[in-house]
Amino acid sequence: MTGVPQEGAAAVPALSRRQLAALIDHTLLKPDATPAQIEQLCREAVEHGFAAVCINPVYVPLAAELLAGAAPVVCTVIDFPLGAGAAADKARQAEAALAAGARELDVVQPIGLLKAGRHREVVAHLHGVVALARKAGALVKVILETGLLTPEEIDLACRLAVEAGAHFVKTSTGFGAGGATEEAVRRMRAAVGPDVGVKASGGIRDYATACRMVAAGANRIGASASLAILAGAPDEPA
Ligand SMILES: O=C[C@H](O)COP(=O)(O)O
Repeated sequence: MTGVPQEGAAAVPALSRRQLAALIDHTLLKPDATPAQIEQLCREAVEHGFAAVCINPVYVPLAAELLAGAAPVVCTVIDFPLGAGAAADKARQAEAALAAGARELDVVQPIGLLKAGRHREVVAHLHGVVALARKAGALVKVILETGLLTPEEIDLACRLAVEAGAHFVKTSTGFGAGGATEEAVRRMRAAVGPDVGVKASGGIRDYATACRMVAAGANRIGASASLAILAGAPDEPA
């Protein structure tokens, strides 16, 4: 992979369409999404080689059936988009989603508890989901909603997510205050180190932005504009 060096920053990789697709969670979380749109999303995920489809829990059984034996996995969201439910509710949602075929769970952290300094409770909310996922061989991404956090709170949230055993930290729901920024992604990568994933999501609409997120440290992109993002990508690696 080659890239154009940027002064004071990591080189922005010139990812090919296939390389970038393999990093993208092809996302449809709108409340009015229909089963027909989910079917279309799954077809597109297979055709383009996306990492996953990211959908609401109601559609996990449908997507799991459509993607059985295919490479893209089913990702769903837990306690989305607020993260304000009880720990037991997060666990119940996770259990149901895993039983229905989800292999990746994007759970919103309890943001208010983090801000209140109730760190043990934050870890408990997340660990309940992680424990269930690990038993099922599934991955957990903790959505921080970085637009609501100070830089120090982003660092802290990353540490607590790692302590809870999460596989990824993720910037945003796409339904809250602000989306992914390069600054937040860079900060999250520094906080979690090389062995935990960073998913940039929320407001990523084009190829150049997606590549900048990767340069900042993201190894997964969540986007509802995935097809527009791929449209800007070269066929072959530069
Ligand atoms: O979890 C992923 C986000 O909802 C995607 O946000 P987006 O619709 O702005 O791409």
